[in-house]
Amino acid sequence: MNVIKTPLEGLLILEPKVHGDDRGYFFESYNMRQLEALTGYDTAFRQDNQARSVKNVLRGLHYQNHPTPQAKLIRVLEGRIWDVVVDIRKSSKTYGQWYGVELSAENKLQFLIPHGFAHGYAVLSETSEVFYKCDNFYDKAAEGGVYFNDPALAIDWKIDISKAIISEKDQKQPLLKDAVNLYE
Ligand SMILES: Cc1cn([C@H]2C[C@H](O)[C@@H](COP(=O)(O)OP(=O)(O)O[C@H]3O[C@H](C)C(=O)[C@H](O)[C@H]3O)O2)c(=O)[nH]c1=O
Repeated sequence: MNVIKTPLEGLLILEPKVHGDDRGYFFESYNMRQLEALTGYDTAFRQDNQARSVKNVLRGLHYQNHPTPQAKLIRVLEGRIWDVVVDIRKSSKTYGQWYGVELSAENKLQFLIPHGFAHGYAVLSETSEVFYKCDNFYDKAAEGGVYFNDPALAIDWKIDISKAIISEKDQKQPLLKDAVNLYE
């Protein structure tokens, strides 16, 4: 597995070793021992999530904070997404900065998102299946969100925002300056 650093501390892109042959391919999609050896990331993941979406769906920006912060390991089983995080660690020198990466069934890249980031994605293909591991259980009481189109963030979602399919909840998320329960 190849580990790619990003400009945001702790945020990593993982490129698995794919074993191809005349039948197709095989790769280890998650190996806790290898992940810890290569990244120092030693937390076990406890909950797996899967979401299917159609083109132009935009989910996020969401986070869970204390007492149940969520780190996520995101990958795409079908289609292509533009996956985005925002650094919401108030003490971080990159607080309020965003970073995006294209994840797809084809590139098999994975996004390792530690605690302290709001997460969202926009679907670039006709449909997408996104699979992600979380290191903590879903806790609605600890959930927070940031408005996807916050002018202070100026996120490029790589889709036509006027055509975006967004939940009622996400259309009403607060601007980052008004978001609650952020990370220290
Ligand atoms: C997150 C979650 C949701 N739910 C239920 C709650 C709702 O009845 C339904 C859909 O939830 P929601 O609209 O919050 O789903 P997304 O908009 O895809 O939320 C996710 O979107 C962004 C991209 C994320 O990073 C988070 O993992 C997650 O918040 O599933 C559960 O039962 N368990 C869960 O862990």
